[in-house]
Amino acid sequence: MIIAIDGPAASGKGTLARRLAVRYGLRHLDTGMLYRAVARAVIDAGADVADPAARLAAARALDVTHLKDAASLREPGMGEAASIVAADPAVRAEILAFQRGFADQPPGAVLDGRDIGSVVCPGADAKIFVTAAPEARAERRWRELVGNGVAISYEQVLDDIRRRDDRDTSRAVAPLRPAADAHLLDTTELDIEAAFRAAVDLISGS
Ligand SMILES: Nc1ncnc2c1ncn2[C@@H]1O[C@H](COP(=O)(O)OP(=O)(O)O)[C@@H](O)[C@H]1O
Ligand SMILES: Nc1ccn([C@@H]2O[C@H](COP(=O)(O)OP(=O)(O)O)[C@@H](O)[C@H]2O)c(=O)n1
Repeated sequence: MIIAIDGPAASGKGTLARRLAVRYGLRHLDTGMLYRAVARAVIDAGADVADPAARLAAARALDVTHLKDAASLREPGMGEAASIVAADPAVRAEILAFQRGFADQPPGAVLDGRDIGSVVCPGADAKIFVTAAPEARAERRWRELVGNGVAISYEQVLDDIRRRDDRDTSRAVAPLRPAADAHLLDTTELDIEAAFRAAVDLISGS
């Protein structure tokens, strides 16, 4: 079974995907971490994420076994850098096979990202596109960051989310948009538990 969870920044995709993976006994892949890791590698090499050669080299050299330890990938600024490298078709092509290979291993997986239902796993058994108002998403991400000791204002987080939403929806390759057969799940008024229950209901009916 393959479950595709897509949606904009801080909509709750990862939280939902992790819980669904436990519920259905599947593995989980947070595909945003792949783009964050590519961006981190470019920066650590002293290069610029705007440099196509540097980001392609980083995508080719990506070591997926280190993703889980990388709390630094969640730092503010890395989301923005990730969305710049993610707009590059060559970078996306480089990590597509890994994502598909992950999804295809038995017993299947839950993948969350921007293009799982539309590009990575178009044949997924269930597809959910998670949304929430930008202000609700910014509030959630801001609380998360402050809880982790990061000094950042709500306005900065909202700006980052809006900028990334714009870049992710307007890029030429694999833009952020629901697959034609995706269920839409607006979590603006739902807490984590209610969003999970709604997702299970949608998957049961898929
Ligand atoms: N339905 C919800 N209601 C309130 N907070 C939520 C909800 N879903 C997720 N969160 C919280 O919002 C933050 C962002 O969630 P996350 O799953 O990381 O989003 P994404 O993977 O889409 O970026 C986390 O701190 C998470 O605990
Ligand atoms: N499948 C994916 C996942 C992430 N991304 C890019 O990677 C960036 C970071 O993704 P993320 O899922 O870690 O970000 P959050 O939603 O957790 O803030 C996004 O803004 C996208 O530009 C993508 O293009 N395709």
